[in-house]
This record gives sequence, C-alpha cells and structure tokens, in this order.
Amino acid sequence: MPIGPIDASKNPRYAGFATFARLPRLDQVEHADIAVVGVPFDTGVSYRPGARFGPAHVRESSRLLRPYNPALDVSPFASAQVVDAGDIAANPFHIDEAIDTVHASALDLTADGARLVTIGGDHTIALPLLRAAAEQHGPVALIHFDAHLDTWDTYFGAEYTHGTPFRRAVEEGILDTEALSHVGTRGPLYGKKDLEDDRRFGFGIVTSSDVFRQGVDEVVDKLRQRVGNRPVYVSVDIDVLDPAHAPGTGTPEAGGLTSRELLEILRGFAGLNLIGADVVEVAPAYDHAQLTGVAASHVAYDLVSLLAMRHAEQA
Ligand SMILES: N=C(N)NCCCC(=O)O
Ligand SMILES: [Zn+2]
Ligand SMILES: [Zn+2]
Repeated sequence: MPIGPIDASKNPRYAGFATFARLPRLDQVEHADIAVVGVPFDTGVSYRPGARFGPAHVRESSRLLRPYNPALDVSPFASAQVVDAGDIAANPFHIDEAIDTVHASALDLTADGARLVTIGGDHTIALPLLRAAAEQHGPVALIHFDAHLDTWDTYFGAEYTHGTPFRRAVEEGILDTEALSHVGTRGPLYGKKDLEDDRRFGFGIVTSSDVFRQGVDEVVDKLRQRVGNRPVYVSVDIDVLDPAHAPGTGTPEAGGLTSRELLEILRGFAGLNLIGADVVEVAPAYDHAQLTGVAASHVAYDLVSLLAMRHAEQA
C-alpha cells in the first residue's frame, strides 16, 4: 500500500512542512513510482528573475489538493507511490554545471523506473530533463505548452538559456522530430525566421488563438494523433496561461489560455505513453493570492494523475 499524503481531516492542511500535496518525502518510502522534484534555478532567464523560488511556492500552494481526482477518475496517491523528492541543488553561478547536475539527478531519480514531474525553475532545465528521458526511452515526442517557442538560438551569445532548450534538444537528436508540438504560442517574435526555423526543426504549432477558435477537443485530437503511442514528455511553461490566470512568471504575454483550458487539454492525454513532465517558470514575486502557484500545483497534480493511471495500467 502506498504511503499517502498527510490526512487533512486529522492534521490541518496549513500546518507542518510543505511537501508537494503533503506527500511523503522520498527518504520516507522504500520505493517511489512517481517523484515530484524541484529545480530552484533561474540563471537562464532573459527578463524578470525569480523562478528559483518556484518550487517552494508551488509546494506551499499545493496544500489544498485532495486525494481523489474526479476529472480523471483516479486516486493518484493510492494508485502509485508518489513522493516529494526535494530540490536538485543546481549551481546558480554556472549554467553548464547546473545543467549537468539536473541531468545526473534526473537519471539517478529514475534509475529504478520512477517517473518525474519536475517543478522549475526556468525553462533551461527542460534540456537536461529531456537528455535523461532520451537516454532511457530514445528520442521522445514532446508536447510543449508555452507562450514562447523556446527554439531560439542564443542570447548574448549564450546557448543555454530559457529561450533555447528545444533548439538544443533537436540539435542533440534527443527529440523525435516526427512528433513535436507547441501549444499556446502567441505574442511578438523577433522575425518571421523564428517560425521558419521552428518548422524546420519539426514543430507543429497550436497557437493560443487555435485553442480559442477550435476548442479543446479538436486540439486534443490533433495532439494525440501526432504523438500516437510514442513515449511523450510534456513540458508546461506556466506562461502558457494568460497573465490574468498566472501573473507570477518572468516573461508574460497577453492573450493566453485559461487554467480551465490547460487542465482540460492535459486531461485529454489519458492513455498516452507519458514518461515525464515539468512545470516551469513560476516566479512568485509577481504572483498574487497564489493564483500562479495554485494553477501550477493543479497542473502538476493532473500530470501526476496521468502518470499514476499509466502506472496502474502497467502494474
Ligand atoms: N521560456 C520562457 N518563459 N521565455 C522565453 C523568452 C525568450 C525571450 O526573452 O525572448
Ligand atoms: Zn514562456
Ligand atoms: Zn518557456
């Protein structure tokens, strides 16, 4: 029997240390099937800093999550042993070293088959997480929720930033270029070439307007078709949400998804071969009333739920 979260009917949910969803820590269980892990790192940002405080804020905003997920009809913490694996200690003064640390820690945490939901941290960390995923599964399909493409080349000559992880990943051959999608893209670009490069790398784009005009079901259908039964990694930059739904982020763009749309699309992924996920770019200094923290914690909860369903199917 998995060890579940602290019982909120016996111990008030606002009391005690904040692990994700008040789950046990990794060192309190014998084996974890799914681990939520933080990466407090924001040295890769191009605008507002502060995503290094994202993991603590998402945990603090996750105290109200309950054990049954009616939208997916699953009790994720009973279907699998889910834990909080704490934070990866990424060097804030050395991006290359931080990337190596995240890569090594992700490999370590998943060595016995555990799946990760990583809480960022800026989007730079998706690169080492994808490296680790590809080492275990081969080149992976990607569904990338973001206002931004994050396939740019360099900033100030720097190759490893939060605007460049997916270009690096394509260059490294760790993504399955038949099955790459951005969702929620919007806002001004540097030039048309950004889109041309992106298409050349193999990405298909579902813009934020597409979600509005076509609706969730059609978008889910398209994304599912593109992924098929490939191993798929889901990366959620919280700035995919409209700043009204997620003000606490570093590079906000108007005209984004609602949290309802994002959660509904994620729930449409039930049955896909999800192998890992991240929720990045939560910067609490710009948040209000935990809007962004609550949204991110619910996104992480649905991702954990999808992984738990997958785990139960395979067990
Ligand atoms: N990954 C995020 N959130 N943002 C990328 C923004 C890149 C830019 O400053 O143009
Ligand atoms: Zn973004
Ligand atoms: Zn991003």
